[in-house]
Amino acid sequence: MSSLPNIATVIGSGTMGPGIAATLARAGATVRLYDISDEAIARAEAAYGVVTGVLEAVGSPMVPGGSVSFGTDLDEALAGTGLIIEAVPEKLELKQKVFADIEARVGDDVIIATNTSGIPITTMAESMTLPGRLIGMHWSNPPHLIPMIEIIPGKATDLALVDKLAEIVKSFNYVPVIEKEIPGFVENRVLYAILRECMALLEEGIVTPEGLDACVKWGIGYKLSVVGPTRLLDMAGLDIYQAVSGYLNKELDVSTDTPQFIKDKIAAGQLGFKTGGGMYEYGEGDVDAKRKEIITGLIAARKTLSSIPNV
Ligand SMILES: NC(=O)C1=CN([C@@H]2O[C@H](COP(=O)(O)OP(=O)(O)OC[C@H]3O[C@@H](n4cnc5c(N)ncnc54)[C@H](O)[C@@H]3O)[C@@H](O)[C@H]2O)C=CC1
Ligand SMILES: Cc1ncc(C=O)c(C(=O)O)c1O
Repeated sequence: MSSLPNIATVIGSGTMGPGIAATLARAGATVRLYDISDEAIARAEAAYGVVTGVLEAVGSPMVPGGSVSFGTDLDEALAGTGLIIEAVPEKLELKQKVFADIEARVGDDVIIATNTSGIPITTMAESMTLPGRLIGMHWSNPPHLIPMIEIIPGKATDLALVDKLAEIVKSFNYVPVIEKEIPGFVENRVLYAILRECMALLEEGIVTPEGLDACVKWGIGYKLSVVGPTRLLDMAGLDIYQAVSGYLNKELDVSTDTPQFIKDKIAAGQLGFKTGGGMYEYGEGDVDAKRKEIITGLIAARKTLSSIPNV
């Protein structure tokens, strides 16, 4: 019998919610996707066919009986649910308010998982009636394509939930990575270390955005998609790592805030794909074309990576 609850609820239907909902439905769950915004729900409904097409294309096994329903009624979304995944914007107070609204409506045994990118679970749980039921379940974007989920218990989390959630994650053929709590968790600490250096290199005019993307894609991404960073050190030689890190680590960017040029772009309404401009400019139809190229590339890469051994 699958460990995935029969009914699951996803709260927040923005970038992450719809792909999470579709993945759980593909694994056989009756999923309710909830948002406060009618537009967000309408967008998710319209895109659902594309998302399920992607799951089909990567050969994600389909357990019959799964479905997604879309709505803005929280009581309906939570009725009979066994697993709730929160995916609302990354704001502590908002998430805490959502947990309070949820706790007022569900039984004590319902698991509440949060897709936070890195707010400590312990902090988020402080306002909860039953903090032991909150656990970090960090999906990577796009969630219906990246088959790895970080599982992070907070200080108050009931430890039985860790194994339970890991079983749920395995039930839809994703890899669970269980971690100790630390801000940003593991994936985003590594990603943001890379992004900090990348943004500093751009800000200093050391490389163009196109050059940076090519360098990181081939020099780092391609290699690290086959060997993890630990094995990479064996491949390179620990002596080489010592020689290079000895002079390079002290040169790397250590800024603690978001770079000014990114803040300026945000102030000018340039947020990326969602506003039609960000790091790059996009003309009519360009965003849709780029999204398609990215999804096609990720499908092809996932098929290839799934067919070779873990190194
Ligand atoms: N975008 C990304 O690449 C990733 C984001 N995350 C995390 O997942 C969470 C969600 O991120 P996104 O999907 O990117 O955000 P988003 O901003 O695209 O979507 C959030 C959705 O939540 C809805 N919402 C706001 N308040 C709500 C409420 N009280 N109840 C229900 N829905 C509400 C909004 O209407 C919106 O549709 C964040 O914590 C984020 O840090 C995690 C992994 C990757
Ligand atoms: C820039 C950025 N920030 C956060 C996350 C995930 O929490 C992602 C991602 O999953 O891709 C990201 O790209």
